[in-house]
Amino acid sequence: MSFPKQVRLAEMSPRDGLQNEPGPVISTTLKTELIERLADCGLIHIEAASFVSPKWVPQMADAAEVMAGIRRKPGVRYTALTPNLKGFENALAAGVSEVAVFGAASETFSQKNINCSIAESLERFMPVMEAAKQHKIPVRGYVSTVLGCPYEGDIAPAQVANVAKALADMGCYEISLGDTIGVGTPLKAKRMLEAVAAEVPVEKLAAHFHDTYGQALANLYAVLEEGMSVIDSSVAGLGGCPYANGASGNVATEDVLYLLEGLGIETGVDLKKLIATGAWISKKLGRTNGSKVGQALGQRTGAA
Ligand SMILES: CC(C)(COP(=O)([O-])OP(=O)([O-])OC[C@H]1O[C@@H](n2cnc3c(N)ncnc32)[C@H](O)[C@@H]1OP(=O)([O-])[O-])[C@@H](O)C(=O)NCCC(=O)NCCSC(=O)C[C@@](C)(O)CC(=O)[O-]
Repeated sequence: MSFPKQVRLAEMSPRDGLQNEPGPVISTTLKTELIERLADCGLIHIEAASFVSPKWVPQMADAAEVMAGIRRKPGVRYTALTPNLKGFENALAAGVSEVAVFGAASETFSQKNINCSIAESLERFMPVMEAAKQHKIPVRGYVSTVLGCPYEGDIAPAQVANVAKALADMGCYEISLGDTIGVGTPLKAKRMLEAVAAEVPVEKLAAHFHDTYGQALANLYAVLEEGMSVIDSSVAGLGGCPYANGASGNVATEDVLYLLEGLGIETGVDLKKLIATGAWISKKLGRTNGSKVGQALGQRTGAA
């Protein structure tokens, strides 16, 4: 396989990036400003919110207000997580362009994250798929813990492939493979992808790698070589999972973009504007910028 010519970056920072932010609840206006700035950078796929239980994830409690508050840019899809029919109905009423169901390759992680087994989660997604079809809303599927689980350790690639196939078979247009705790290494990532791609074509797969062990870019390089052409990332590397202690954020979008530009791969995203957005949100949240590229180029180019 060779590198793809184009990659779609799916921006996770408003959802995966903010869902676990410690401290006070982040204001709706800060969230909507972040989303608008990201769209202005040229990102066309932005995960804006999450219609989950506010008791489980308080930072996402204002999902409907966020969706209502965004000044929408034509051509951009504003997506949201919907774990069940209630979440889907709320998301639909709030005017999402697309929803996502999220399962896991690990039984224990599934219980901790969505309070049910893998089999039960797949059953719960069925009514979401039916309702989404009726309303012509595309559904993305996530599989968490594809390269390791905080509770169970190693996860067999065949198990990842089974869950990914189940989601694709029920109608998810794309399956995003999550290294939730960032423990993967390039060879493991390749082997996992090989197993999944035997069941779901690589064109329908996305890489969602966290950078806890600093391996995310190396892992992305490995799966790009296998033809993966959709990458989930988070500006300034924001994020962490509430049900995976110690997990750091998604790989930073600025770092991914720098890698892709070096490989001559098109994304349509403006690096300078992205660096400025990463510096801005880090400052607003009182966080150290988690993007190496953001840190290195921000000061030098005056983008930050
Ligand atoms: C899935 C549930 C709801 C099951 O939670 P449950 O307690 O089993 O559900 P339930 O149906 O028994 O409902 C309990 C309460 O929640 C309410 N409820 C029920 N559903 C909803 C909803 N959609 N929206 C709002 N409220 C809801 C429901 O109305 C009820 O309220 P009460 O009667 O107690 O007042 C819960 O476990 C949950 O919300 N979990 C959230 C998990 C989450 O958001 N995790 C982080 C995102 S996943 C992730 O980050 C990984 C990913 C995708 O990025 C990929 C990767 O990196 O691996």
